[in-house]
Amino acid sequence: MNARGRFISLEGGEGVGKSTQLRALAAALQELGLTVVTTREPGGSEGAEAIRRLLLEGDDSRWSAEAEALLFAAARSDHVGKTIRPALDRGQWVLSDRFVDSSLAYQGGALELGIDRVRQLHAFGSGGFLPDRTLILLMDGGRDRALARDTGESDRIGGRSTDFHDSVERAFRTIAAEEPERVRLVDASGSPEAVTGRLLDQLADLLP
Ligand SMILES: Nc1ncnc2c1ncn2[C@@H]1O[C@H](COP(=O)(O)OP(=O)(O)O)[C@@H](O)[C@H]1O
Ligand SMILES: Cc1cn([C@H]2C[C@H](O)[C@@H](COP(=O)(O)OP(=O)(O)O)O2)c(=O)[nH]c1=O
Repeated sequence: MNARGRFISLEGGEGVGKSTQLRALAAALQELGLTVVTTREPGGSEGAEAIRRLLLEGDDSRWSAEAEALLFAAARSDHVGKTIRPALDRGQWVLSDRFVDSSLAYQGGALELGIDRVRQLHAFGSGGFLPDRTLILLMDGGRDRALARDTGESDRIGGRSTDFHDSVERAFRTIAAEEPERVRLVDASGSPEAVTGRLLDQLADLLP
């Protein structure tokens, strides 16, 4: 029987390099002989991708804070059940571009629903299922990079105010301080290769 795989999430604000690092980390882990599945939130399963469009398209006022948090929790429930758990059960490693800590930071912290109340939604939706390790990328200037990448267009949540995004970053720091074993802050400045090296250092104890 296969050993259970490991589940790693990459987190952080807009444009800090999560997608770039997800690809680099997957390649590095494959070099070590691991079978790696990459996925993302909101999304990562058919139902969750449908919910992604509801969440990211339209006006900022489309959903109340509570409805937005519930939609993220519903998408995550489908993603965990249909994609993440089956891959782990096959012995594969799963790397996800965002997971529950984004809900804790964006909806719990910046939208002021409360981090613990959003944890309760995750307990209901996904049995409180958590990554083996969560790597939060931090750097100044990530939003400018995201705007350059998207040629000035933001999605419904990315387009919120600078204060909102500053509050997201503060919440990520709070979450990391609360769970130092699972959650690690990683400096996302410098070359992509330097950042990948820092991420691998934070996974060293989990590698075969
Ligand atoms: N270390 C880096 N140095 C310079 N540019 C980077 C670096 N990492 C990513 N980028 C670029 O910054 C932009 C945002 O990166 P991306 O990986 O899409 O971020 P995220 O997924 O966090 O939004 C992209 O255009 C990407 O090519
Ligand atoms: C997973 C998740 C994402 N989000 C937000 C963060 C992003 O603004 C958006 C997802 O967009 P994404 O495509 O990940 O954006 P980026 O590449 O800029 O990081 O949804 C939440 O607010 N809560 C969540 O639980």
